Amino acid sequence: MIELTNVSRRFGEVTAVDRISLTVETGETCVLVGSSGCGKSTTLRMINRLLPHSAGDIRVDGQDIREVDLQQLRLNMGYAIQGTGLFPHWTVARNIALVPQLQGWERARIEARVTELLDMLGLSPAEYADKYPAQLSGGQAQRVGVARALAADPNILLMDEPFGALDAITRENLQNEMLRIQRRLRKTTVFVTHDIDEALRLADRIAVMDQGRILQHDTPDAILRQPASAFVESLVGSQDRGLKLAALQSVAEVMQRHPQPRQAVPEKVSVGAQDSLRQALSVMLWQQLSELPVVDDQGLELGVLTRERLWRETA
Ligand SMILES: Nc1ncnc2c1ncn2[C@@H]1O[C@H](COP(=O)(O)OP(=O)(O)OP(=O)(O)O)[C@@H](O)[C@H]1O
Repeated sequence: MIELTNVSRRFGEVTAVDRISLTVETGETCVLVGSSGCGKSTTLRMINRLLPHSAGDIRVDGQDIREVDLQQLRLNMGYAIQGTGLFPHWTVARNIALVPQLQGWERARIEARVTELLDMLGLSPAEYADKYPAQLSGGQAQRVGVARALAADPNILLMDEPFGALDAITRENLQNEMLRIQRRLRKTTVFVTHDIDEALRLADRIAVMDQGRILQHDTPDAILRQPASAFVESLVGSQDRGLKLAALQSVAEVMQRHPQPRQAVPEKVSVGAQDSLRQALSVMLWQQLSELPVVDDQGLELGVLTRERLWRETA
């Protein structure tokens, strides 16, 4: 668990972070979101003491971070940043192995870990382990950055706009990877972004920041349904709030199930159980249907989603 209590950070006259209090529960993903310069990165960097805080109290699992040995503190916190920060003259494998090596792991264990992580991030070890960062695409390099952050199995992940520089499709793929990894590993994560859609997608809880303060700290659903101020409301965009709410829920959560799966239906006029209500709405609009068959991975019909039900759930 990470606890910030009345934490501030000043740079000369500028108060970058102004008396914020925030608790990130163990295993939870907290996303800090807000416009440029609102203090997100400063907040993140105070947690691993890249920046000392000027006032207040930061505790990790109950311990004041100022009292923890700096190397110990950092080894327990994976850190991934935009632009990756990979060493250009080191291979992918060596970059990923950085922290395990610092921790004195044996060579065979490090090699096995590098292979496991490359597999987990969807990069074939045979193809990528010996490449150099300049030989990777932006998305691949960012995957290696995430692998490096996870390498020594830290309890905490700190991620500063890790997907910020990527095109929309690569970004969405990496967000999906991130969700999959989080479901499996359940790291306590603080993730910084200025993209509200990324925040809504990845967060258990979102902290909306403005001018060094936290304006609202809540679940994505509550941020959308009950924005605490006009600023938060403008950030989530009042016009397409319905679509954003629909994107948070899966079809499986609201469909009406058949007692038994039925025969396969064509992909064009159906929706997958794991798809979002937003995707279902899109198919309904496009195909002019008021009821959609819901299918499993094999295309078998599991149930139906009606327009009335979808309307009710996103209201
Ligand atoms: N090293 C520094 N020296 C002086 N001022 C700084 C320093 N680092 C940050 N600031 C100031 O602190 C404020 C918060 O910066 P911070 O980088 O935390 O914002 P941010 O929300 O992460 O922004 P961005 O999304 O653009 O990275 C800004 O006004 C910034 O100019």
